[in-house]
Amino acid sequence: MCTAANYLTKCHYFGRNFDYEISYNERVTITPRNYPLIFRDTEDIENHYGIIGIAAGIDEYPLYYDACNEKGLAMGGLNFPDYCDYKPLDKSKVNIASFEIIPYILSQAKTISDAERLLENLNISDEKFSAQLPPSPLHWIISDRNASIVVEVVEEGLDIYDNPVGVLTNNPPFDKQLFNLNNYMALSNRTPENTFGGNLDLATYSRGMGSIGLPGDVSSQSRFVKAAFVKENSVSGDSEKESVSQFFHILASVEQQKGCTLVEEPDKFEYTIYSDCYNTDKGILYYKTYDGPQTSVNIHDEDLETNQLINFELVD
Ligand SMILES: C[C@H](CCC(=O)NCCS(=O)(=O)O)[C@H]1CC[C@H]2[C@@H]3[C@H](O)C[C@@H]4C[C@H](O)CC[C@]4(C)[C@H]3C[C@H](O)[C@]12C
Repeated sequence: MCTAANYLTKCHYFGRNFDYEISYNERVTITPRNYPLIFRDTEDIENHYGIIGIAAGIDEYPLYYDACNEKGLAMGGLNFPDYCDYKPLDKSKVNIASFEIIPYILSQAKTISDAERLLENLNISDEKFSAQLPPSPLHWIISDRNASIVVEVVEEGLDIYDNPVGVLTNNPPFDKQLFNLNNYMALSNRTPENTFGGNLDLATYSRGMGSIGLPGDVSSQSRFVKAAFVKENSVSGDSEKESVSQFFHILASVEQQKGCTLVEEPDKFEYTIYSDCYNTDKGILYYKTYDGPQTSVNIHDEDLETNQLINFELVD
C-alpha cells in the first residue's frame, strides 16, 4: 500500500509513503537535463528539465517511483491492481510504456495544464521493461502548487480526474475513493454536540471525539479517508522546518508498522519502506527510510548540465 499527499504552506510539498514487502534497491536518482531519455515507441528526448526522485536501482534507466522536476511538477506511481489495464500499442496515439510515464511527463511539463496536454493523445502501453520486470499495475498522482490530478488506465480507457483532496492511495478507482469521503462528512476536529436524538444525556468524555469513526486500519480506502482528514485539518507554521515536519506527520498517520500487514506466510510483511517529501518549489527531496534518519538532497546542488544519471544510495 502506499499513500501520496500534497501540502501547501509558503511552499508546495508533495510526497508519499512507499509501503511494500520488497525493495528494488531504491535510491535517489537525479536525471540531469542532458541525459538522453530513450523511449521505446516514441521520439527520444535529448534535452529536458532536470528531475529528482526515488527510483529502482536496477538499471541505467530512471525507473522512478516518485519524482519532481526543476519546474515544480511532481508525480508518483501507486499500486492499482485488478483495475489497471494498460493497452497494446496504438499507432494513432503517442505510445508510452508504463515505466516511462514519469520521465516522459516530468521531462517536458511545467504545470498540470502542460501534463494534461501531454496526456490528451497518450496511450499508456503494456510494454515491459524487461522479461524480469513486466509492467506494474499503477495509477499516478501529478501535482503542481495549484492543482493535482490522478491518471488511471482502466478497461474503458484513460481516466484523468481532478484531485481536490490532493491524496491518493490504492484501490478502488479514484472516483470511488472520492465518493466514499461523503460517508465521513460529519467528522470534525471540534468537540461534538449531542445530536443523537431523543432525550439521552450523552456527553463528551475525551478530546478528539469529533473524529470518532475515522478509520484507523491500513486498507487503501481507509488510508485515503484518514490521510484526507489529517491533511485537510493540518495546521503548521510556514517555515521549511515546520512544513516538512507537518508533511511527514500527515504521512505518519497512515504509515504501516512492520508486522501489522502479513502478505505471505510465514513472515513477509508490508511496511513503510520509505516516506518522502519534495519541496517542489525548491527542488529539495527529503526522505526517511523505516529505520533511517531524515535526509535531504537538493537538485540544485548537482550539475544539471551533465548527461549521466546521478545516484545516491538511501541513508538507512
Ligand atoms: C509496488 C510499488 C507501489 C507500492 C504500492 O502502492 N504498494 C501497495 C501494494 S497494495 O496495493 O496494497 O497491494 C510500485 C511503485 C513503483 C513501481 C516500480 C516502478 O514503476 C519502476 C519499475 C517499473 C517496471 O515495469 C517494474 C518494476 C518497477 C521497479 C516497479 C515495481 C513496483 O511496481 C513499484 C515499486
